Amino acid sequence: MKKRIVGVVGLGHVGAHVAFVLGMRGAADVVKLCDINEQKAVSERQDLMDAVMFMPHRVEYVPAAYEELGDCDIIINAMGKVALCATGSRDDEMGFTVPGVAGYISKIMAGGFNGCFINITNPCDVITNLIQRLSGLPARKVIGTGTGLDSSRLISAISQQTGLDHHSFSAFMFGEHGNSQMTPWSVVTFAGQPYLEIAEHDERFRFDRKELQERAIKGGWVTFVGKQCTEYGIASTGVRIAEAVLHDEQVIMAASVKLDGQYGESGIYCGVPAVIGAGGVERIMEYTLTPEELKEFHGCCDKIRANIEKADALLKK
Ligand SMILES: NC(=O)c1ccc[n+]([C@@H]2O[C@H](COP(=O)([O-])OP(=O)(O)OC[C@H]3O[C@@H](n4cnc5c(N)ncnc54)[C@H](O)[C@@H]3O)[C@@H](O)[C@H]2O)c1
Repeated sequence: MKKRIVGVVGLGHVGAHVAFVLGMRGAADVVKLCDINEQKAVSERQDLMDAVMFMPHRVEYVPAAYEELGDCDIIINAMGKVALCATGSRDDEMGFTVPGVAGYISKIMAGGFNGCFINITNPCDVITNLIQRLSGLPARKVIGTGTGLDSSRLISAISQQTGLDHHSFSAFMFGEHGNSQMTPWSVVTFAGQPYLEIAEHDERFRFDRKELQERAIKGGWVTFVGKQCTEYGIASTGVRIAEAVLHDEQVIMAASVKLDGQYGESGIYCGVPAVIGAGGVERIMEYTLTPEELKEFHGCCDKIRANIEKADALLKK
């Protein structure tokens, strides 16, 4: 039987939690642990192996160099230096993450890697774009967690507001995993019923939309202020995408994907709902947004595009 092998690059707050969630959800049989700090990989491995007894299936955790990740089905990229985000902008990590990622993608590819990359490293849409270009993999095999985490924050906020379970409605954040993202309320539905229709006759749904959107955009900073990192939400988002690929789920979820004409945008990675399955991004969902929503979405894309240019300038230095 083919083993499900997942590599994790960068074993800080996020990567270590990704490795743990992969085991606790029974998502992988082998998890390869890679960090520039080799002792960190050895120490995380020991701690994780001590937890295997309590995981649903046996998992083998192994330290690995970049070149040893070639046989992975999926590599989850979580390198970084999160302390640089203390300014309140994920963009401020770019000076570290752009050259960092550019330094090892070719080493991973030299090991023969041909699976899917799932990128978490910030600024997420920019780094996902970089990984796709440097790896030469088709765009569908390189996915960013993007607004997957922010959509989860939005769903949590709506659930708290309405008292309804997270799974009884559908809502997404579109745009940048950063300050430039938006909620298209016209695509929010409750068991098939459009939100905007329900809000007309049910006062529980006449909530302050702007405030809920702010909670989705700024939730990460509430977490960051007290623990100087975020862990559970992002680790769960990354592993959820990995499961969708490993089980060929064909699930619709928000992620950073390369737009190719959808919503009138092309050539950039951006958070929108997409179908995720064994091939990676199987299809990008294209909803009919209102003209105001579409305008706001283009503004988010412009912000990502400008950041990609900044990343390119950093690479040329
Ligand atoms: N996309 C999202 O929704 C989201 C959410 C949370 C965090 N993040 C991002 O994830 C990244 C990791 O966050 P964190 O809190 O774990 O950061 P962290 O600073 O705690 O850890 C980063 C880890 O990366 C390792 N590393 C650095 N350079 C490396 C390299 N060249 N090769 C391999 N490993 C390397 C470090 O040794 C460290 O273990 C950051 O970029 C952070 O901003 C993204």
